[in-house]
Amino acid sequence: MIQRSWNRCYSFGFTPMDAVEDELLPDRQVLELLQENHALLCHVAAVFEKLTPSLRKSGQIALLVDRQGVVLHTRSDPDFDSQAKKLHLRVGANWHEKKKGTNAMGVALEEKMSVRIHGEQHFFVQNRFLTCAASPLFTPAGELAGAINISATRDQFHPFLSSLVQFIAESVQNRLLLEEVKHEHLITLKELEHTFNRLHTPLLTLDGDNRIIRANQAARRILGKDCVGKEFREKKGFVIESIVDHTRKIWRSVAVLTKDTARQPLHTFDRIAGSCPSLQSAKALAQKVAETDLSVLLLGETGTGKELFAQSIHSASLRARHPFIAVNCSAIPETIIESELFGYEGGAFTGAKAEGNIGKIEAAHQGTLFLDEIGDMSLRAQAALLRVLQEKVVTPVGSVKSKPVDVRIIAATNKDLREEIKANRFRADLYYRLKGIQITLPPLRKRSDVVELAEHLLGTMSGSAAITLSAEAQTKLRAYSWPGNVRELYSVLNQAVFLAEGNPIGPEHLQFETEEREEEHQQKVPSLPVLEKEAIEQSLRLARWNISKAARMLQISRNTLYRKMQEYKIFQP
Ligand SMILES: Nc1ncnc2c1ncn2[C@@H]1O[C@H](COP(=O)(O)OP(=O)(O)OP(=O)(O)O)[C@@H](O)[C@H]1O
Repeated sequence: MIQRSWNRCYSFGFTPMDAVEDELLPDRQVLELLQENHALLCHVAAVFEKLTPSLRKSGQIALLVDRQGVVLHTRSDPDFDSQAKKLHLRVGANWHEKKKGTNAMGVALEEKMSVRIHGEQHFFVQNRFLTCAASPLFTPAGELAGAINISATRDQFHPFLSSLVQFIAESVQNRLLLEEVKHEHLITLKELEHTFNRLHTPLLTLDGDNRIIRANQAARRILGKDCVGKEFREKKGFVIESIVDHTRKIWRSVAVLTKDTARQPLHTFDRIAGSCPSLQSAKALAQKVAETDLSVLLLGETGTGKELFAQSIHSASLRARHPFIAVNCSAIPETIIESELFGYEGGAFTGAKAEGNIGKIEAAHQGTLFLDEIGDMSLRAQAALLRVLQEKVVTPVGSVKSKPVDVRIIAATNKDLREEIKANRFRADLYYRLKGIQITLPPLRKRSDVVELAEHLLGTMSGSAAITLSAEAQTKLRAYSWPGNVRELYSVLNQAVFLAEGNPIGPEHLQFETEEREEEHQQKVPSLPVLEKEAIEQSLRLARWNISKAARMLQISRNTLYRKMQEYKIFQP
């Protein structure tokens, strides 16, 4: 594959020592491409968003290119960002083979295969300090839509990234398929939103004659690459759901694999595990607020369970039978957030669908709209959202007609909104509208139930119910600082189950995102003698230097206290 790419480069008249083309598309054209690839962009941005914690300090950048090789979206390690920009790993640059010679994005688009291009395999010498993995992206109809790529300097690359880009590409393809299904009104929006969260589920749609109209990669692996257009013969393990359209005619079906990959219902309070008092009080408050229609603001670091809480509140509310629509405000590029939230009229802008599109707010009518990462919403979108909340109507982009909407808002952020207001990045009036009831979720490092939670999560992983945690592993779990919170705990355990091969999980199986964080954290833990000295000083202060009283507080004898005072050189001032 690489040799073929090199041959193509020679046929373009390139030689390895040539300077790499460094043109960027003008902003106007980039904007048009972003609008043209609106759906693809939203899905990729949402998936990249989940990568953000892992990208920190990784020296890596994730990119989406369109089918012509133009970079449409990037997410990178902030430390690598400026270097990446210099290297043209940025929006508007073109990484087609015809522009940048052999590189993973170019080859993946040309060969329509996943590929890794390491150092010297790049055609141009100038690019050889890079190493990149890319996977092509296909539309549900099987057409090339672009590619996902992860790049790093050659010393930073990990072979695992090749699997990761394939996984991302599959996830995005599933999301695209489900999006199309939505437009065909095959299943209700509410059901779809649940299904969106599932990534590797084989999905296909059938027409009234049981013929396959669309199939994602996972389904194609089971049914054959050329399954589209063929009759679907029921397979063991598939379940078929008949969908009734608005005329009450049964006309199409969605087939998914068996119970465990079937659509999951929304989370409910009983899924929230942990006995830590701070979590329990947040849960109790959320249960209480679920009975009302008040707005809720969920605060907490990434991965602390904000979406889990939002879904649970919705499931326990009177709106439970209506849609729960989640919008990740940071994942939607500013240019399209209004059309995403408010919908658009047919032909409202270049690339808009002729029949228009319903926005997320309207889709959540009578149900709950979950605005995740609200702190990242642009000021323009904040102003528009505030209007909706005040007037309870939406006006789709390009339309003059407003539609009444009835939604309950649950917003979430990991930012300090009051600080954002001070910095003029967040509107105070919107903050007070959203605030309603504020619930703060504790970060994992401040929770006392990490091991209990880990055991609960192990129980939910298929095939890992019997797996236990050794005492050393439990200590290691307690000592780590968990920057990615419960989501990180889940992924660490998932990997540990795999590494432990059925044996109890030991500390060696627990591989944290950055060991360095663990060390940093351990350095912050005061040693026992330091704690002991502090306790003695405190008790003496409280007891006004009455030794018997201080000894009682410390639950040690007076003699021991005297001895320790000498040892730590503690004297009455
Ligand atoms: N207390 C809990 N019990 C069981 N699972 C939990 C708990 N808290 C979080 N999780 C799980 O951890 C993962 C991350 O949770 P969730 O997506 O709700 O976090 P979040 O705060 O919304 O993250 P982000 O801010 O990054 O969107 C999910 O798989 C969720 O089910």
